[in-house]
Amino acid sequence: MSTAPSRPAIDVGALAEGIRAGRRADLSRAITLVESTRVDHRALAQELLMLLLPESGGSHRVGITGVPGVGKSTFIDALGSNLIEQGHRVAVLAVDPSSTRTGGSILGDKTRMGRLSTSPDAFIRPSPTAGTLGGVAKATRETIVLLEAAGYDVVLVETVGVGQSEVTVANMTDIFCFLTLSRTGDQLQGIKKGVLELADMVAVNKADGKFVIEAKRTARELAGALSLVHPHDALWQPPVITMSGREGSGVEEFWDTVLRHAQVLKEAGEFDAKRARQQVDWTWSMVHEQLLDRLLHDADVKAARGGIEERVRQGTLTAALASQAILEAFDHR
Ligand SMILES: Nc1nc2c(ncn2[C@@H]2O[C@H](COP(=O)(O)OP(=O)(O)OP(=O)(O)O)[C@@H](O)[C@H]2O)c(=O)[nH]1
Repeated sequence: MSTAPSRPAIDVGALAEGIRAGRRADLSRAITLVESTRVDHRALAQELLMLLLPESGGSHRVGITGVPGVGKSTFIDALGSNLIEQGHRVAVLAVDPSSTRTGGSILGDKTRMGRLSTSPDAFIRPSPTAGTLGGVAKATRETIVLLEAAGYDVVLVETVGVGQSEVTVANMTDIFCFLTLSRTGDQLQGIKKGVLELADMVAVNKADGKFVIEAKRTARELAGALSLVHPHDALWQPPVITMSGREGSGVEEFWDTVLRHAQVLKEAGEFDAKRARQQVDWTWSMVHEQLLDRLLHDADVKAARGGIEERVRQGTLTAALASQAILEAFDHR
């Protein structure tokens, strides 16, 4: 029997120290650890997170979504560079469920964030490329803890609107920002209602050159659409701004809006409450996921499912009774 080559043991305490001291190599190793699906790594990752949890929470967590080509990379580069000039430390993460299928990451591509990628005060990490959206989300949430413990006070999480990725990112950030382009009324209808419900702010990007007037008109139309999906008595009415990541105009207004949003929520006691709710919701979503995983891998369920599914296919058993039979097989282990 061959034995596996021995790997250098991971010293969780030393890793935590390295992160606190701002050592990038340790931070990268720790992120790789929380991304790992190996059982022993998972246990070590949780140990590390428990050590660092008390030092987390100190960042602005900003979600940014928009279709490919809307200019996210250019904008994040501009915003991040401005914030670093003001003395902030900025991290960029990506949640890209498509990368789990293609194995290649579209988001968080450093080459398109030229200024940020060379700054010692920025940390850019592309989307994890293995696992389900749930797995990617878990790794990203845990990475936020690591980044905050390492002293990053701005965490930008970008995503494209694929599947549930927008909801996922909205559920791990303090403010969720939707980037869009100038569109005519008809194209405006094509914007998913769901994303307008999630958005705390909308930014019409590429408002430069000949697009300025059109962008302003789009912004007005979007403001109208938003007022329909958000209750008037809500604490926060999502504003619509115009900006140009390329020229840098509107980038300050974007950040001012992030700060104003945080202020409004804090004054109403909602800021920490929202984060706490997100943690509890996340806890339960992991329970759901793991329960389903256990059920699907359960030997009794595996043995019973073929016959049950066949009866459903043949129309001799209702779906409701079939689901009961599957759960009974699981319960009677
Ligand atoms: N006119 C104008 N063009 C821009 C602006 N921002 C980005 N672009 C151009 O739009 C294209 C896409 O920009 P990216 O920043 O790479 O877009 P992206 O949304 O990050 O793309 P994905 O990462 O694939 O989603 C590039 O050709 C940019 O040069 C802007 O503010 N104004």
